[in-house]
Amino acid sequence: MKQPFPFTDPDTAIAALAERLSVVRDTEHATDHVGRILAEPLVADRDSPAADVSAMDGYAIRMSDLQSDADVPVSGISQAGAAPPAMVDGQVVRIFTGAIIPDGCEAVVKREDTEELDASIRFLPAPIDATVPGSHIRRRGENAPIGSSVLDVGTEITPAVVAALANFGCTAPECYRRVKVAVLTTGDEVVDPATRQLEPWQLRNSNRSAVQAMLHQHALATVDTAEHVKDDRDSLQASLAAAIAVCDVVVMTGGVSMGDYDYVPETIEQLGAEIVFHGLPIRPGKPILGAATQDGKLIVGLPGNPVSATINCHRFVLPLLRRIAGKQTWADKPALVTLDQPPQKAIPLHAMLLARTTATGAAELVPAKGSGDLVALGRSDGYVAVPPMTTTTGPWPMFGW
Ligand SMILES: Nc1nc2c(c(=O)[nH]1)N[C@H]1C(S)=C(S)[C@@H](COP(=O)(O)OP(=O)(O)OC[C@H]3O[C@@H](n4cnc5c(N)ncnc54)[C@H](O)[C@@H]3O)O[C@H]1N2
Ligand code: MOO
Repeated sequence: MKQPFPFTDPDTAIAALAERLSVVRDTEHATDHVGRILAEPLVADRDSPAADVSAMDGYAIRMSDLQSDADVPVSGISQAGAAPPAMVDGQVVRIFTGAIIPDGCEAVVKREDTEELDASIRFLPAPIDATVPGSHIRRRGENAPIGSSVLDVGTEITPAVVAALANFGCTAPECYRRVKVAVLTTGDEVVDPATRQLEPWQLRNSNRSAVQAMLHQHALATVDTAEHVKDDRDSLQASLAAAIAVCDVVVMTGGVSMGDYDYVPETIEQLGAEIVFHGLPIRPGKPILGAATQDGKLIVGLPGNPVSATINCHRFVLPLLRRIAGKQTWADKPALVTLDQPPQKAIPLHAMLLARTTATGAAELVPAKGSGDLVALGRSDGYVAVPPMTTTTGPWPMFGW
């Protein structure tokens, strides 16, 4: 870890690393596409809507029908799922939401704007003035004409996107393949979380659980390997080499700072990867390491302290994963929240403080004893990013888990 820091803030460090990474190019048609990235544009296979349709339940009219004090006969019904009847001069057609507008119809009047009699209607006075040609008619192709591009390559497939895909008959869109990730945790003191009898010098592997859980939330990546490695040069080198051979990304935790057993930086160097940063002006996470291999694969060395590993996996690994996965807008865009109390200490680093959202939409800091405080971590909804030497309440960006 060399001083001064190579980048002044997390976002420029992330951008510099991003430039050196390869983006996934393999694609596949996928029915399990939620959360993945579109590798083909969505093109409208028909006009949307496919015909002029009614936006309301009511009556299809001609403008000349709009007279007060006259009974206007109802000549037929246009309902969803059937072709419309023809309009008859001087008569209206009862119409339902989504049903096709009959030829000759100029506007739709809502049912509640009429007095409905047995086989005829009367218009109430107000809608007579308010109705203009086209009222309550959705025009054929007004959302998207046939052949037009609806969604671009690089769009993440959210539930909203799934709705649009289904509307245009796309049930197995071409997606980029998922990003393959290996998680390597390190440390002789670290044991499996299921261990019941621990010595005082041992602790459970919360970092592996946190990183895996975070990646499982995102369908654009799969965790192909999750391995714990002892603090031993040769084992670490062998595990990293095996992981990087088959994965696009290796996320490591621990062994990244200045201890005698912190072999992660030299192991990454031996692999011939470029260390883009080792140390950033952030807390927690000052010793963080970001590297790119010659063929554009990502290696991140997260500090071992659990709060640091979890926050920085979220802050650094997730946006870079989105980038590698082919997502067009991959950078974080966190919402701004105001803190209900100012941070207590001004520090010359970008602070990432565990926080909880409050009922009023503000955020409160979760009291934490440091970057090993898993209790505070578990009580948090995310973290707030506060610039160096700042003790004001913001608003500051809040990153939610
Ligand atoms: N002389 C210096 N010492 C330290 C510095 C520094 O700048 N100069 N930075 C400190 C900071 S900040 C952090 S963060 C840690 C990070 O160190 P490492 O990445 O080398 O992490 P370790 O020493 O391996 O572990 C730190 C801490 O976290 C526990 N740990 C590790 N792995 C796990 C895991 N998988 N699950 C749960 N807990 C884990 C480990 O037992 C240690 O308690 O360095 C400071 N030192
Ligand atoms: O990242 Mo360390 O956890 O800043 O204390």
